[in-house]
Amino acid sequence: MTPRCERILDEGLAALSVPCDAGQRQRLLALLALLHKWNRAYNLTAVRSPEAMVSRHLLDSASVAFAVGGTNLLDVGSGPGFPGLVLAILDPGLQVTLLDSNGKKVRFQRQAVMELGLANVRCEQVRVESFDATFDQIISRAFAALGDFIGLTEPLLAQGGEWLAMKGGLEPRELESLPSHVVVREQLALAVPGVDDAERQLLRLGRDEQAGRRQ
Ligand SMILES: C[S@@+](CC[C@H](N)C(=O)[O-])C[C@H]1O[C@@H](n2cnc3c(N)ncnc32)[C@H](O)[C@@H]1O
Repeated sequence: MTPRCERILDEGLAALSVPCDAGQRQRLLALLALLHKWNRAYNLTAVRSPEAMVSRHLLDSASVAFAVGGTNLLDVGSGPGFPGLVLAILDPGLQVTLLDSNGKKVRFQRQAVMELGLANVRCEQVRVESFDATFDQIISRAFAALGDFIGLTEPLLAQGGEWLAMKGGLEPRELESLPSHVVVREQLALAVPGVDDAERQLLRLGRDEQAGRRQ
């Protein structure tokens, strides 16, 4: 990858205060090179230039690393592996499942996992409606409206677990459409170097564990 990509990555990770050792940095750059190569043939992402891929895919994914803390994470509608692949690279102790129904995107995920030697990543080509497993945390970026994300993944969230929703513009009706037992615990603005979207945010949601006891 070009020295300019490396500089954007290094400066972006520093601005986000995301720790990254030499091996992790080398894997992020290898992921970028692979995405750029496959994208020419398979059209995996509308982001074309490697410099923009650093910001929109690598740094945007890394910007939520601070919120990931359980032992196993599901990335729903992961597409070519974002944010899950980046989060797995940054935390090798975290078990990450990437799930997408699109065959060519999951083939890319599997190739990346193999080439980068990521022992902590599983790739599932399946519709989320047909998937069966449970996770401490479930994340998504650009997958669905908030209520659909929660509704489709509710059976997959362990008791006491947390949803992480990466959102661009959030419509007020998306919050209104949440089931009454689901609460927004935190709504955080995300400032991602090179991503010019003032509305980027991360929502942390969970079940209202008190709701049953209050009834
Ligand atoms: C806009 S892409 C986002 C990809 C990635 N998260 C990102 O931000 O770059 C949405 C992805 O969700 C997947 N998807 C949509 N509905 C799905 C479903 N019911 N089950 C599994 N994957 C689904 C699509 O195949 C697509 O790859």
